[in-house]
Amino acid sequence: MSTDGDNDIPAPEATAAAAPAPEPRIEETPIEETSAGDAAVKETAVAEAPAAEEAVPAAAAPVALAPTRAGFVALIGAPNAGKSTLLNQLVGAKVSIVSHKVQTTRAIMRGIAMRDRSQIIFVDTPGIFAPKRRLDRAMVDTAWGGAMDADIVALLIDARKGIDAEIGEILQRLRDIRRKKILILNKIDTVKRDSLLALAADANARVAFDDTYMVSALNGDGVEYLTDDLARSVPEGPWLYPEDQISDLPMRMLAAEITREKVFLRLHDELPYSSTVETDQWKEQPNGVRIEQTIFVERESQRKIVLGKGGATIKAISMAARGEISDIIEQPVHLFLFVKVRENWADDPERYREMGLEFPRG
Ligand SMILES: Nc1nc2c(ncn2[C@@H]2O[C@H](COP(=O)(O)OP(=O)(O)OP(=O)(O)O)[C@@H](O)[C@H]2O)c(=O)[nH]1
Repeated sequence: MSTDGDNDIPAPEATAAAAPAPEPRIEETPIEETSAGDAAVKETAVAEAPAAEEAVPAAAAPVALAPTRAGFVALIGAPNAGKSTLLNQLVGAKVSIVSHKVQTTRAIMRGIAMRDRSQIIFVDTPGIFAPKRRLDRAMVDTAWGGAMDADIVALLIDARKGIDAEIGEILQRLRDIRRKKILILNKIDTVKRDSLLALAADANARVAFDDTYMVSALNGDGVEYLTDDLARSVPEGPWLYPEDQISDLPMRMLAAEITREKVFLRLHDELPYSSTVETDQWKEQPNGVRIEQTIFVERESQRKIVLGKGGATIKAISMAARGEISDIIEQPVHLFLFVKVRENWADDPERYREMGLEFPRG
């Protein structure tokens, strides 16, 4: 097996489809993007704002700002419960990968929601399931690790599915976690109210949840209420991230996740979980960002599938990924994809580190 030379098929489809006239705009707008530094300055300015109140008549009571709050909320649940969809609703932007297939979330991801004076940092964990392969074990360990570290553990249950053996086990394990625990019944758009109440009662009989919420992550029902409550529940303390930051996933990793999602959406029947994507290069250029990524597959036959006839599949993947990355970073993107065969990547510790997972020994 060779991993270079003729195995690398670049798919440079970007330039032609880039925004029609980006150059003059860049000159008119010297601030290229809102950086974390800007946000930190803004945050300080807000904290010192009382000085601006000087003009208020003496009779008016001084405005006492509520204390800031910040805390971690771990979203756990069985695969496909809707964690990523909910996270995206809570944060109001696409930060986690959503797909109709299970186990698309591999590493922990965070989304950050600001509500009044509170910063809620969501930890989206991989679905918890009975692990078989090494990669599966790493995902499950990461999920429980995320739950242990959080201020609040939120268990998400697919209301349509109810409590099966798998969720029974999660509930069992949750009992030993000494954190504030909340239950979120999701997908309430798909079930009748009576069965929701019965499900809530059943789950609460097994674990003493502090609160129970009913939401539809898909259409947003109940999400506002949930966010408000979480904002009140996270501990008092300084914000841990700049105010306008929605995810702490480095952009390179987020971009790799986006491409992986596109591969997955297109090819999940042919290569279920055997591909991974890494961003090799991220270069800011006057006409946009040049990004090079490698899609790793396990076998030569899979590499051919990813390329497609005459490179049609990889082109379509590249186009979809480029559009989305470009939307997020608000700049034109020139995306170059390579496909390489790397046998047994699922047993290589280095790949785990890159995905932010612990490599399970043994
Ligand atoms: N009807 C309905 N479907 C939902 C709702 N929330 C999520 N879904 C769907 O359920 C499927 C799984 O959602 P995800 O958000 O990917 O689930 P997940 O728990 O993050 O899955 P993993 O990454 O596998 O752990 C997707 O097809 C969603 O569109 C909901 O409130 N109502």
